[in-house]
Amino acid sequence: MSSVPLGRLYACALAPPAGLRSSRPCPPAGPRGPGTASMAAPPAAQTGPQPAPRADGVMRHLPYFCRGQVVRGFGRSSKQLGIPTANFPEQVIDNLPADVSTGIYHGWVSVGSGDVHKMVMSIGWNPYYKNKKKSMETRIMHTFKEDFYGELLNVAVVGYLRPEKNFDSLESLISAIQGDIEEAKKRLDLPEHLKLKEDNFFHIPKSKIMNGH
Ligand SMILES: Cc1cc2nc3c(=O)[nH]c(=O)nc-3n(C[C@H](O)[C@H](O)[C@H](O)COP(=O)(O)O)c2cc1C
Ligand SMILES: Nc1ncnc2c1ncn2[C@@H]1O[C@H](COP(=O)(O)OP(=O)(O)O)[C@@H](O)[C@H]1O
Repeated sequence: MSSVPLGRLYACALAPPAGLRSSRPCPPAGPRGPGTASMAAPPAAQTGPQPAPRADGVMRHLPYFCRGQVVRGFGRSSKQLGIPTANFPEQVIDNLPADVSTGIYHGWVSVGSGDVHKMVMSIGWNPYYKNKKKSMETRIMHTFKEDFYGELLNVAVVGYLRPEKNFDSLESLISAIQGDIEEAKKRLDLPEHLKLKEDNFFHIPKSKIMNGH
């Protein structure tokens, strides 16, 4: 799937410690302003196959750039799924354009001023867990020596994989996530996506970051 960049949105929702602040100025998040996206209630019926979201809701905002400090989630990814995911704080979620579709996306990510890696991201209410709050959870295709809570996560969302789904077992959810990871790895090797790995967005001076990985 090719992305249609119609401008660049920075959801700079953090007020990081001075040492973590990016040198890059962060324009406002989008025409509708912050706070609207996560105000919406979860869709009533999230069970069974979900219709593909309208292409304009998904595509209009890609690539979508955002940063925020990693916060704690519910601790289920590691414990139950064996697939830890880094959670964004509420402010980053609130800054999502209101019409961005929930679902599974792929893109690029760095932690602090570290290397840029492939990633998959789940945006939504995790119907399997029936969450009440929208979340943005990033699975990074890299093995880290230790957790990085509190560090700056820099994300470029470049493409859409599928809608969120409910599953009848944890095994099915895990297998879907693993499938997403394999599919994302392939798509991100396409030239149109590879070039975003080099984007200036990821060039944060090391001096601005306290604990780069
Ligand atoms: C690539 C990817 C795809 C996911 N797809 C779904 C999904 O279709 N349905 C769902 O309920 N949760 C989905 N999740 C979210 C997981 O359920 C989530 O990571 C889990 O609830 C752990 O959350 P926690 O880190 O806040 O504990 C997905 C997560 C990832 C990384
Ligand atoms: N490859 C990885 N991708 C995402 N997070 C990772 C990865 N490796 C280690 N982590 C760490 O695991 C944490 C998430 O663990 P998880 O069990 O999902 O707990 P939580 O629900 O608190 O997010 C992340 O915040 C990060 O510090």
